[in-house]
Amino acid sequence: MAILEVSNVQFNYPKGPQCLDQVNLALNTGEITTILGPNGVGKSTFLQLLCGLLQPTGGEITLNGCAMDSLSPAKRAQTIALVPQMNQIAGLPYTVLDYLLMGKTASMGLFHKPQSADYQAAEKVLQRLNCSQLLERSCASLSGGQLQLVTVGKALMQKPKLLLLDEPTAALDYKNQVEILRLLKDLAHSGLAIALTSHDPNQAILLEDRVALLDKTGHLRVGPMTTMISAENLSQIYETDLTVTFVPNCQRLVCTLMI
Ligand SMILES: Nc1ncnc2c1ncn2[C@@H]1O[C@H](COP(=O)(O)OP(=O)(O)OP(=O)(O)O)[C@@H](O)[C@H]1O
Repeated sequence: MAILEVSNVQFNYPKGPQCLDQVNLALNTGEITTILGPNGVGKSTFLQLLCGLLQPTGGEITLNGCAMDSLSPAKRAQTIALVPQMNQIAGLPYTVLDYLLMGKTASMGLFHKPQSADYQAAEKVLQRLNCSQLLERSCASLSGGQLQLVTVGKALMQKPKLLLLDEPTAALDYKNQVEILRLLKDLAHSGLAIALTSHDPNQAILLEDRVALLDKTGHLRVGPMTTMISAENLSQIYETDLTVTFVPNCQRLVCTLMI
């Protein structure tokens, strides 16, 4: 079932070039869509449109059948959580606990204070991300990878039905990359719709679901990973030589750069 539908969406920043051109996409419960594309093509912009932070200049985005621009920010946040790109969250003047509790804001009344269940949820979320030790730390003191994990935690605190993540593993080591990819698979299995951006086609391969390729002309092509991930498609959008081969030891495709 589609939670979010994008129909013929156009977008450009004022005086900027066309970022998205006649884009169509449905984000369905239980599915993971990995959005790939070169630097500056509009992936982060697209995620901001998907959560209503930006408005399309043409076409329509609906959330559970309602026009996105008819929904209040609180209403949107009850369904959608966005994990922003790392450069948008540096230097936060909060403790990790307070930052996590902010994830509850959309489901709290105006004069509501966090309850013990909210504190327990924060502890549980950090446990799931293997960083319980960070609870009392200041966000501004965290390493890039720690901050990225905590930011994923804040999104989980929202208990979203649709989770959008902008390069969620960009600051993470291999182990934490694997943890996050496993977490995304688990969340999709439990019924969330998920869309993420990545610069690594191998992540799309590991997630084994849908892939959306955004090219320089603003066109988005979407399909199953097995058809979208090919040397021809990827070398075309990235404008560089690469190979995509089946590796028997891993029992999967592997994308390798050529220099
Ligand atoms: N607020 C803004 N005003 C004007 N132009 C912007 C704004 N934000 C982004 N852009 C431009 O829009 C284009 C798309 O940017 P965006 O950040 O969405 O790309 P991206 O695909 O996420 O890039 P990257 O992979 O490098 O993170 C870029 O050319 C960028 O310079």
